[in-house]
Formats: sequence, structure tokens, C-alpha cells
Amino acid sequence: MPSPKAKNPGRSGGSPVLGSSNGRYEFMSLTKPLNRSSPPHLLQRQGSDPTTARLRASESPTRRRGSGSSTGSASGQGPPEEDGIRLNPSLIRVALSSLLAIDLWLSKQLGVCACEDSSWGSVRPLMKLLEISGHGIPWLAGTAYCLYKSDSAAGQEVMLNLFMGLLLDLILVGIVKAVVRRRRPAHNRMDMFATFSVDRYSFPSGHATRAAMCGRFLLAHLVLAAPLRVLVLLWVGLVGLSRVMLGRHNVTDVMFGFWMGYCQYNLVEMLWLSPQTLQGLLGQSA
Ligand SMILES: CC(C)=CCC/C(C)=C/COP(=O)(O)O
Repeated sequence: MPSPKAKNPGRSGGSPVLGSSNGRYEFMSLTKPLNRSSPPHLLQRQGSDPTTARLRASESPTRRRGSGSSTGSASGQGPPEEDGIRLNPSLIRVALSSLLAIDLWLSKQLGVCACEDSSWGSVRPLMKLLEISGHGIPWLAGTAYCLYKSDSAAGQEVMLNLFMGLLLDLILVGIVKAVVRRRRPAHNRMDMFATFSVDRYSFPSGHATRAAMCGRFLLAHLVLAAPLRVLVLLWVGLVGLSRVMLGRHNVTDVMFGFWMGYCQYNLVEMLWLSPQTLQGLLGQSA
């Protein structure tokens, strides 16, 4: 026989939980005491006909609301607002796991250069070239070299801030990778050069963060000619695409990486080291 608890959800009785009776799940109140004085004919009606009870439970919220009874519980019709509160988290969970499934499926489909035998295996060397173009070492080395070679104060200022931005990027990406610990796609071959231990994780793509941050930096401070600006944007997009095509990342790793790199540039601007700040810092340490 179904539990009378399950048949007595109260609108004002606190949040409902799912109660089970005879394998069926229905709403019941956690805080409101059981209404033992319910009219016997109602209890009998609810308890005696499981099919009717199931139909009532599946009624639309509109219909239940429209019953016009402030004690909807008495007729076995649960409070609609509270139903919604209970259902939302599972809806979000379902939406998230669907997104994740799409992400994994799409990443696998796009991972066409994951190894030489893959369908686009012949393009792999080109993708690896893009990988090197977005790697931290050439960027750090190139920026340090330009900083050393620059003979104008303005040039040194820009290069120094780019260098600081690159270091900041490595630190932030390392932290997020260590916290999230998402494994790289199963079809990835881990043959990247010069990696840190956190680089066995894939979220977010360090190449994508760097490409987005450096892309914005170049557009704001160094590259002014329109055709070159288009090239910079193209390079950023291709670096991101190559991460998925090489099988290094899922699509969401790259999307999040782009967003994170975009925000990192804002941070670089906020923390911008001017010659005065530098002189102040150097003066303090001297
Ligand atoms: C050794 C240095 C200075 C940087 C490591 C750069 C690197 C290998 C990042 C990983 O990028 P993905 O997360 O896109 O695979």
C-alpha cells in the first residue's frame, strides 16, 4: 500500500523530497507533520488507485495550479513551484552531460590529424608547425631577444610587458590545469616537445590562451597594418583549430582557452609596468 506520506505534500510544508513507495517516487514534505486527519475518502482514493495517482503526478503544473485549491496537497496534487526547484538541478546536469557528450563527439570527429594514419595525417606536419608557433618557449625566447635588442625605451616597455604576460599565462594555465585535471583526448599522441607535468591535462589549452593573449597584445601594441592584423587573427584561429585537429584537446578546452587568454590580456593591461613603475621597483631593490 502506498505510504500516506507520499500522498500529503503541503504547499506551505517546506521543500518536498522524492519519497518512494512500491517503487514509485512521489513528493512528500520534510518539515510538515503528516496530516493524519485527512478525509478518509481522499486517502482511500489516492491509495487505492495507483494508475490515477500516477496520472495526477504527471499533470502539467498549469493544470495543477489551476485546481484553485490552496491545499492542493489534500487532493494529492503537489506544489508546482517546489517541483521546479527539485527538477532544475537534474535538468542542468542533463544539459551539461549532453554538452560534454557533444564536445567529446565533435572533438573526435575533428581530430583528423591525431596520427600519421589518420584521415588527414598528411597535414600533421603543418599542424605541428602551428603548434610550435604557439608554444611558450619560442614566445619567451623571442620576446627576451627583442627586449635585449630594443634600443628605445618604448620598445623595451612593450617587450617587458609581453614577457610578463607570457609568464603570467604559464602560471594561470598551470593552476587551472592542476585544479581541473581533465585528461587529454584518448586519441591524442603525447609527442609534444618541452612540456610541464601539468601539460598532461588538457583544460584549458595553453596554446589557445597564449594565442588569444598574444594576438590581442600584438594588435594593441605592435601590428598596425590592416593585412597583418588579419594575419594575426587568422593565426590565432588556426592555432586553436590545430589543437583539436592534432587530437591534443577537446573543443571546449580551446574555447575556454581563447576566453581565458582574452581576459588575461585585460590583466596585463591592468598590471602594466611603465618605465616609472620599473624605476621605482629598481630603485627600491637597489
Ligand atoms: C615549457 C614552456 C615554457 C611552456 C609549455 C607550453 C606547452 C607545451 C603548453 C601546453 O599547451 P596545450 O595545453 O595547448 O597543449
